Amino acid sequence: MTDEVEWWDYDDAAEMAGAVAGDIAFIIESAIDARGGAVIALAGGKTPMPIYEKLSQTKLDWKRVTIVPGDDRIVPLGDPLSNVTAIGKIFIPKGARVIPLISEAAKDYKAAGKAADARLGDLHWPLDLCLLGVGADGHTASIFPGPDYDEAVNGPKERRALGVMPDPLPAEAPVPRVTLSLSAITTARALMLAVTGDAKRKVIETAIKQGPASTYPIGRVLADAELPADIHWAP
Ligand SMILES: O=C1O[C@H](COP(=O)(O)O)[C@@H](O)[C@H](O)[C@H]1O
Repeated sequence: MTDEVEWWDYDDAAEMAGAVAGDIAFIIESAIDARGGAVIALAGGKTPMPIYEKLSQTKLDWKRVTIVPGDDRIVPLGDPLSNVTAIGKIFIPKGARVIPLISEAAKDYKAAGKAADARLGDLHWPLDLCLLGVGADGHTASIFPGPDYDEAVNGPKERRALGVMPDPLPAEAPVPRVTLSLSAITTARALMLAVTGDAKRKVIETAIKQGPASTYPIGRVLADAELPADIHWAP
């Protein structure tokens, strides 16, 4: 458990994208050298897309890279809200393996979470990197207040993914989700956040001050992280 974080401030989102892409590339290369492959979880949403565009331009042995979204919205593949679609469009052409969290065949969000957990069991754990985003409401990945919150943050350590029904549903993507569990996130060999804007910065600062009893999901995650997290921020 750590309450240590390091803030990295940039002048703008483009500068942040270059720096974070460089850090991720270094982590991928180190994992390939050490273990023959890299398994990373990447945040969805809009903020990290310039980072992914930059990263995809880096010369790496992409065939040895497995990417899983840190969370996804339960929508069909190709839907504008689908995190795996956005990530896959950028990295599949490079040769990376992109593993979806969503199974369209699942009968409900709980079953979708169970299917994702089973699928992730085939990967090499722990993650080499988990890159998180943060919502203005303090959610991270898809760990939201609601009926599944306790399972997401206090569930069995070996559970890597689960289905969640945010309550209230977030306006920007009002659908059930599948998310990595707090345990899957906090055991990653490297934990990074990439966020923009003063409002999110204030939420994160408050969450850190609140510590393990934080009312914000990001506060719980940072308080439980096994290693110091790097928080990359641009206005
Ligand atoms: O719903 C989600 O929101 C967060 C934040 O997204 P952003 O668009 O404000 O950057 C994101 O990290 C998460 O992956 C996503 O599913």
